[in-house]
Amino acid sequence: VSRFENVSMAPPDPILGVSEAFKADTDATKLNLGVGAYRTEDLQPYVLKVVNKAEQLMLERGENKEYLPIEGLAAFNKATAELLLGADNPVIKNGQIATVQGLSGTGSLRLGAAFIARYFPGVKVLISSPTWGNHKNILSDAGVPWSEYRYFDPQTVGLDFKGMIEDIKAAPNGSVILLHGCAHNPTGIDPTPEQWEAIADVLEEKGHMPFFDVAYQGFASGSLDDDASSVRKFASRGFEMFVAQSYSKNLGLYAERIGAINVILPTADLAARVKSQLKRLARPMYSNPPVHGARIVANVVGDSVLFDEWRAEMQMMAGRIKGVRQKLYEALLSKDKSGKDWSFILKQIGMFSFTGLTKSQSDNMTDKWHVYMTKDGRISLAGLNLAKCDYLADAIIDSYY
Ligand SMILES: Cc1ncc(COP(=O)(O)O)c(CN[C@@](C)(CC(=O)O)C(=O)O)c1O
Repeated sequence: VSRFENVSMAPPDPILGVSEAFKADTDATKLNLGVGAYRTEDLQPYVLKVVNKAEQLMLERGENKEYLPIEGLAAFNKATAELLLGADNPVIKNGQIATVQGLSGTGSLRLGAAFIARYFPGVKVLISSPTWGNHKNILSDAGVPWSEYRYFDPQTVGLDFKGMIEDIKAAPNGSVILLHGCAHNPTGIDPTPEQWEAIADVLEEKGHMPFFDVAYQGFASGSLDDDASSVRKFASRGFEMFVAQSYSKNLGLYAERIGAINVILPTADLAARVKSQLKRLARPMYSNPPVHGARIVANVVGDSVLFDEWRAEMQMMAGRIKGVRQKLYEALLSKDKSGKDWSFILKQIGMFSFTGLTKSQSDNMTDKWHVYMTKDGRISLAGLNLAKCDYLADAIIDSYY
């Protein structure tokens, strides 16, 4: 008998498994609102024009395939930290940030979690309820204990701010609090600036450490600076904090696996020591990161013309999603005579809408309407176009009642 006999079949991933099911569906009306991947109005994947231009530049330049340093491409690390905090930020000028290129947001979160497991053993990480499905497994597999803080209020279809604060206050002093920098996944609900101040107050009072997950900078509002305002606020208050970044969505580099883990410290000496230990964790994990995506980001940010074009394309992508939010809202309002308040569709930010559909209702969306979504009721508006809003509204209303 095989020695692998006890290996069972793993369940499909709650998010990426939806795409597999979608691909297997042969019905022409099928709609993939599962994975958060941007699609154009004709529902095709989108390679940003600036990415093509940067790659053209790189091809003409002719570049080698030498190993990157463990910490990644220096030009990328500089660019990514400056994008996050602003180039003139004192944290940058004083060298108080340890930046290591990571395997996109997931790999960066994992490296940060591995650091926490090694240097803060037993410290608990608190994650929002609900949160991005992969957060739990990243932390568990890194050996980091986690628990949840209340976040979504089904009654108001909004933020349970009171519950969030209570749970963060109740956590042992010095816990790590995982926060979504902007465009909360899956709810699309972000704290207001005033609420971010209050959250910072509680973390300060409790000696908690922020760990920001910044997967949508520039993609949520269309502005890189606006979407980084929560992180910059905490940095300006002097927190020692982790920040994971991803260029999957805002630069469309999903499969290039380009991101970074940043740790902000009070001194350059501490940043150097932390960076050296992040490298020590990365080397046995994957040795050094892939170069292509890092060069694209460095070339786009390093060229003022490309950088401006990138900003315009982010505004275009964010604008298209806002357009389908509006159209879907209007379609729901015109079809649903129950008087239900659908305005949450407009209030939510970024790629997703948390519809409140239950698992069985989302099954109906798929089985009867061939609309693919995650079972927690999340739909990715990035996979929707104006032409399909009426159809989606019919499916939602049919499934809701
Ligand atoms: C909050 C959050 N953090 C990190 C990541 C990691 O992305 P990366 O590793 O590609 O950089 C995602 C992607 N979440 C997607 C968009 C895709 C996924 O599940 O992997 C989602 O559909 O939720 C995310 O939503």
